[in-house]
Amino acid sequence: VIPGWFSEISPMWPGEAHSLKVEKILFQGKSDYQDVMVFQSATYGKVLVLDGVIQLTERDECAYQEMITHLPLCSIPNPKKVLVIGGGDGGVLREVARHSSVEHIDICEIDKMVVDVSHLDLLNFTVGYEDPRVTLHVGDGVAFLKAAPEGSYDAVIVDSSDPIGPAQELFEKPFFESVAKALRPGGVVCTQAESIWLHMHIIEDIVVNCRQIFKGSVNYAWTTVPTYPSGVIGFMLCSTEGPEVDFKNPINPIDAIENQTKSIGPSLKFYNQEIHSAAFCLPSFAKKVIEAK
Ligand SMILES: NCCCN[C@H]1CC[C@H](N)CC1
Repeated sequence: VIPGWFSEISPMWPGEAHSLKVEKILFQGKSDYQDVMVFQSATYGKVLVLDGVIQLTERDECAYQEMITHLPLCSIPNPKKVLVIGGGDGGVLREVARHSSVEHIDICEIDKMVVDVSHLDLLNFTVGYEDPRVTLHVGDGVAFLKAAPEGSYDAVIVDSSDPIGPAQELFEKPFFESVAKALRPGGVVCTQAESIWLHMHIIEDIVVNCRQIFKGSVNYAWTTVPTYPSGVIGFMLCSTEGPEVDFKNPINPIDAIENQTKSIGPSLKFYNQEIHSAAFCLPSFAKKVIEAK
C-alpha cells in the first residue's frame, strides 16, 4: 500500500488494482454488514467505499446513477411506482425523482450506516431522500420483495454492490423470481451487472436466469465509470410478459421529463437519448455470450 493512496484490491478483479490519491479520511465505521469509509480524494471529490470497494465518487457517479435509473424509466410510458433495492447513498433516488409521472418510491437498503453516512453532508447525494414520494425501508431486499404483493411496481432498480458480501443473493435466481413477481405485466427491472471485461461468467449466469424468468425482453447495456473495475459497468434490463418494452428505443424521453419537473438536484450530466440507445451496442466477445443465451 502506498501512503496517501487508496487501492481497491478484490478477488473479483484478481491481479489488478485501481488507486486514488487520498487527501483526508472523512468517515470510517463498521456496520453490522460491512466496513464503511468516506474519503476526500485529490481529484475525484468525495468517495464512498464499502469493504474496500469503491461504490461511487463525486466526479463520476453521474454516469452510473443516471444510466441505472433512466435506462428502465425512459423505456416505459408512465412509471408510477418504483422500487430501489440497495442504493442507500441516495443517488438513484435523486434520479428517479426527475420523473414527474412517479407517484411513489420505495427504497430498501440493508445497511443503515450507509443511509446515515449519506445524510451527513459528507455525500451531497442525499437530495433524493427529501422527496415526499420516498419511503425508506431498512432491511433485506430479498425479504422485502418476497413480501411485496404481486404486480406492485412498474419498475425495480437493483443498485447493489458486488456479489461478495451483503449483495450476494441479489445476483441469484430466487431473487430475480421475486422481482418478476413484484412487477406488473410489462414492468421493468434494471440491475447492476458488473463488467464485460472482468465478469463474463457472472453475466452469463445472470442472462441465463433472466431469460428463464422474464418473458418480455432481456437486454444488457453498459457504460463507462472510470473508478469502477476496468472502467465500465453493465446493466441487465428485463421486462415481464405483457405490454412490449423496447429498451433500445426510449419512448419516454428524459428531455421532456427534464422540462416538466423542477429537478431537485443538479441537472443531467451524463444520460441522453443517444447514449441510451448506444449503451446496448456490445463488443463481439460479449454479444456472442449475451445474445446467444
Ligand atoms: N450505489 C452505489 C453503486 C453501487 N454499484 C456497484 C459498486 C461496486 C462496483 N464494483 C460495481 C458497481
